[in-house]
Amino acid sequence: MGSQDNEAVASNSFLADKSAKVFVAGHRGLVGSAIVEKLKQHGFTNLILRSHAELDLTRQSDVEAFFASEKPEYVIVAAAKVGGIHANNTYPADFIGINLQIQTNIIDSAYRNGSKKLLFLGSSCIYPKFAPQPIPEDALLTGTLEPTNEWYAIAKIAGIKMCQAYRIQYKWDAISGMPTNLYGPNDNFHPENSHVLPALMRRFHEAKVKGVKEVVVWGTGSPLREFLHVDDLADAVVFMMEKYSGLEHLNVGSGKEVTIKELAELMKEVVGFEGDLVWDTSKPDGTPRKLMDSSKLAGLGWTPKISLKDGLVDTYKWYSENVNQ
Ligand SMILES: NC(=O)C1=CN([C@@H]2O[C@H](COP(=O)(O)OP(=O)(O)OC[C@H]3O[C@@H](n4cnc5c(N)ncnc54)[C@H](OP(=O)(O)O)[C@@H]3O)[C@@H](O)[C@H]2O)C=CC1
Ligand SMILES: C[C@H]1O[C@H](OP(=O)(O)OP(=O)(O)OC[C@H]2O[C@@H](n3cnc4c(=O)[nH]c(N)nc43)[C@H](O)[C@@H]2O)[C@@H](O)[C@@H](O)C1=O
Repeated sequence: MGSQDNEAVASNSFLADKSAKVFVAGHRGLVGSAIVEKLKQHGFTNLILRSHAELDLTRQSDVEAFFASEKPEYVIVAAAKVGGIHANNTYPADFIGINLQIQTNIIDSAYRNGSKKLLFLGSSCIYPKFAPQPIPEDALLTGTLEPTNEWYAIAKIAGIKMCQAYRIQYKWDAISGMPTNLYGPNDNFHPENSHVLPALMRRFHEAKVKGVKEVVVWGTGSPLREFLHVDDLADAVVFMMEKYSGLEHLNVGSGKEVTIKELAELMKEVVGFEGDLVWDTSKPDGTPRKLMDSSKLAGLGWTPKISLKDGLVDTYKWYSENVNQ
């Protein structure tokens, strides 16, 4: 990739102008809401935010009109069709189609309307199912994807490639970050369509409240996952906006992995559920392991701060106060 890298792409200091117009797409979601909070903490005063009802990002002409009128200087793409293993496996057309539409509309409109920099967020599922561990950035497109989320992964890979193509052809500062599995306040706690961590938090909480003795957990419990608190991710996003301008996407992980069984035991403890776990092995395990190698980002000077235990306690407090009181 080195020969195509484009030193000619101009990179601005993001943090130098706190009055710059910043569009955070998907600001009501897990990631977008944490990014908005982080930008406010940094003193940004001119955030451009649109709910899904106000602006459907799959509608090309609406997105073009929005960019033509607002002309945001910086764009962070945290809007996407997102879900856990069951949702990805059940709604493949939505996961490929909606994501391709949202990201293509935003990236193209941001470039055409003079945005200075755009950050696109992908996911660790872009890597091959049996990638080397920890997974370096250059494992991309070296093997077959995990079937339960290949539709979503293909859309995310297209987003990375679109940012690269616009850098190469237009000398435009589009970058990509690949977060590992995230969690935190404002997560999706849907019983079937969410990711494992919010799903288990809800199931254990409801079992505790109702005095149920057993809780079902999907799969064998053996898959390994790397979890990162969304506040750490938001911090990394601001860091990348300020410090990174390159062709290659950057992994953003915690560097720590747990089995799903270990996660379930920890969740049980944090929630205070005292019953038993029952494993439903008819449900898919998905990728056996996906620990990312985040040493490139660490080399630039960013490391995570929130441990899984502290993050779970924080998230359960938020859940108890905001979702299920
Ligand atoms: N959660 C995770 O574990 C991980 C997430 N990521 C990435 O982070 C990004 C954000 O994910 P996350 O915050 O978890 O997802 P959420 O589902 O919590 O948030 C996504 C946001 O996008 C909005 N959105 C979806 N479709 C549209 C649309 N057509 N028009 C306008 N807005 C829309 C949603 O609004 P509404 O709900 O109203 O539709 C929601 O506010 C994604 O790119 C995802 O790939 C990466 C790795 C892991
Ligand atoms: C972020 C990432 O998220 C997804 O990939 P995933 O990591 O496989 O996601 P998951 O959180 O849904 O599952 C993790 C593991 O946990 C097990 N598991 C147990 N019990 C429940 C449960 O109750 N719900 C869920 N969802 N999983 C459960 C489950 O069987 C699996 O072994 C992708 O779709 C992909 O698109 C992506 O990017």
